[in-house]
Amino acid sequence: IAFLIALHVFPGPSAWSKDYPIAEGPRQSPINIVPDEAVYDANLPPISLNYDNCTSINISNNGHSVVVEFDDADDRSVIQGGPLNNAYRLKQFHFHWGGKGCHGSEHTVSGKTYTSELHLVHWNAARYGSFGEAVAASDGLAVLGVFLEIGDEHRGLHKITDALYMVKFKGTVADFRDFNPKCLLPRSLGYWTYPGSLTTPPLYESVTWIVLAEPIEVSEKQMGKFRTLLFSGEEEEVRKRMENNFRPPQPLNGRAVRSNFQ
Ligand SMILES: CN(C)c1nnc([C@H](N)S(N)(=O)=O)s1
Ligand SMILES: [Zn+2]
Repeated sequence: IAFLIALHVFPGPSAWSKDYPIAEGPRQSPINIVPDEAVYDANLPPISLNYDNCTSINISNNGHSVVVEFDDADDRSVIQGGPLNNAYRLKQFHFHWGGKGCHGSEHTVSGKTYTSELHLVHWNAARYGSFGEAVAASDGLAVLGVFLEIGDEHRGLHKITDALYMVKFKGTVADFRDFNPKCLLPRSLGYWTYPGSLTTPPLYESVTWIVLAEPIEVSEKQMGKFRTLLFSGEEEEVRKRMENNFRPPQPLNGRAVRSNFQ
């Protein structure tokens, strides 16, 4: 009974198709990436990231993850190159993580899970007038995925983990200026790319995924701070720790995963 109540109160990914039939669509995300089956495409250019220092605005807890929002009124912070036909503006980044150990990522690599996955969400401002317009368009979004694995502490991540206490509860937000997410990227920008979707409702099939092959290292202590966040709001009686906010891999349905490296 408790399980059914929990499923009703906190419906997980398996329940999404009831309200969002696209959950069973042809280009859902995440997926299990099998490097040996990826197609090396020599014509795939490198990705180019131009993140301006002063476009971060705030950090918030939206009840699903911790999110850093950016000012996307112009092209100061954009991703381009790679599989993209034009510049996509940075809108926000957020994370997915587990309860402990090394599961928590959304994409997997030959079945290997990582402790967390960072998503930098961008939208196609050359073709659409706003994020809201782009979010449902087949070429509307580009999400850069970065795997996090347990190791040494990550200096760039400190600014984020030191701010998490301010957004413990769902619906809380705090100023978060002058943060440049370039400090969260690995040395190599070698990537896999494939056509996919948002991994949380509304699950729109509007994302060109660019997943970096090289993970960044973060400490167990830093990951522990993510797990002090709550899914629940301050006024809610039942406090639910924010963890395991990842969707499992979805069917590839014959999609090609390309890489820009061999
Ligand atoms: C509306 N936005 C920015 C998003 N909606 N769903 C998002 C998912 N968390 S993900 N993982 O980026 O597809 S991000
Ligand atoms: Zn995400």
